[in-house]
Amino acid sequence: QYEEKEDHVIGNLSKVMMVYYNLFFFFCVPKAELQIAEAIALVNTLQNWTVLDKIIIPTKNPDKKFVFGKGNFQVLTEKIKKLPRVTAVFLNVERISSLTKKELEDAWGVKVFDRYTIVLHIFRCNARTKEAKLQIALAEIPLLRSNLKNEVSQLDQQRGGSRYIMGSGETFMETQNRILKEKELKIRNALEKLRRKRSLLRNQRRKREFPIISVMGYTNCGKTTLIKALTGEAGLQPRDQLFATLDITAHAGYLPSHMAVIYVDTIGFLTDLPHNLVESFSATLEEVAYSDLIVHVRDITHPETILQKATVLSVLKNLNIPSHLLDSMVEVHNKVDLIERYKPTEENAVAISALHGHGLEELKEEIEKKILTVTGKKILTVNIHLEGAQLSWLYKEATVQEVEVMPEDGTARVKVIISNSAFGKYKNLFPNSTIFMP
Ligand SMILES: Nc1nc2c(ncn2[C@@H]2O[C@H](COP(=O)(O)OP(=O)(O)OP(=O)(O)O)[C@@H](O)[C@H]2O)c(=O)[nH]1
Ligand SMILES: [Mg+2]
Repeated sequence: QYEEKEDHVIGNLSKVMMVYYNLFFFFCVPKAELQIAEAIALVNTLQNWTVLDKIIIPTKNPDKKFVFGKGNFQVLTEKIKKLPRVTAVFLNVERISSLTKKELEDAWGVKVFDRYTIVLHIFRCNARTKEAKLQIALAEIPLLRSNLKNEVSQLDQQRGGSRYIMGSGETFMETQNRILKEKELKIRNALEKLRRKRSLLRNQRRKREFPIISVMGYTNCGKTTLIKALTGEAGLQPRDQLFATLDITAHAGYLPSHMAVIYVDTIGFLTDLPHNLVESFSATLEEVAYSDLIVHVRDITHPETILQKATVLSVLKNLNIPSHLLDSMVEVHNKVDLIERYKPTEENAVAISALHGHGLEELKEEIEKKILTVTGKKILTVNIHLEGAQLSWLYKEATVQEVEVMPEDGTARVKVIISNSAFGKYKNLFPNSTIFMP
């Protein structure tokens, strides 16, 4: 079984972050005005860190040894030296090589982080379940591997040539690589076990025929707040933070016709989310492919709301979500309490305030309409004899909405929501029953 150890890279990093003070300094790639707000939000999500200064300068390909041109590097070095309170520099690029990181750290005398490290760290702080922790550990492996390469090349420079571990026939690099591979395999196996357990749970839910609704959207758009409002579950904790939710959780709620449904809270999306992270979390998102409906929540007050929508749709496409789920998606415009007299430009979008509970009834109606269509459920009225077994059968196999008793002839009109399969059974069991289609 995989056990979390304290000594891996981000473990150390978190300590470093605690030890250093509330200072942070960061800069971005060109045309990055738009990304600055998000980068600041990322840093502010980390406890005890604040942004001290920011600068936009052109960067070269982050895979290259030098991230900037010589001139820019000097400008930057001087700027950092003039700000003695800076304790770290955040480069808002997806990844920098461990060699570049080391060189920059040596030149500036402060820690250097990239987007991957920061997002991974936020994930680590917010992971609650074993699964989320395992997925993060998996996403860390490439980081450990590139650090190892760097370490070995330094060792080689110091001692000249590769070293063999006494008697093993393996070089230091080979041994470490083998250990990493074993670690990766253990994590993958543990994740696979959890995945099998989840698919079992999924089958159980299917048997009971609860429709499943996945609530998705950009990070911080209000997914958890919405589910809390729709289900009244007090335990849910929305937070003004990026990636507050890392675990997929299920919550029961009711639609206007009293149909019970399950809302699934999911991890939020981010533009340029390091793809290793997406890969390790995609297993969790597989769940979404099995839902009956996707609700796409948008923070309509965010200056980049259109870009955010594009990001979410493109991630969904890459996750191989079945096209019928994409076509039937319900788009929700959230946080309208912050905009006076908001009117959606998109057709069919439902405007709500999850926080203040506005528009929720309309949203539930829309969800119900879609759920009935996609699950092939019907709402219909049947005439039953009160002394027969029909009523108790309907209570067990369908959702009874209304019972109107006619005492004079011992019958009742029952309004039910019923699946196609249950309806077929009903007709076989009670062939003489009168059915009124809507
Ligand atoms: N004004 C306003 N704020 C809202 C509304 N809905 C959510 N928020 C706020 O937005 C912030 C994020 O809400 P969450 O529900 O945690 O967002 P999320 O989409 O689950 O975020 P992650 O799990 O981090 O991806 C919180 O501070 C909420 O109070 C709304 O309708 N109006
Ligand atoms: Mg959330």
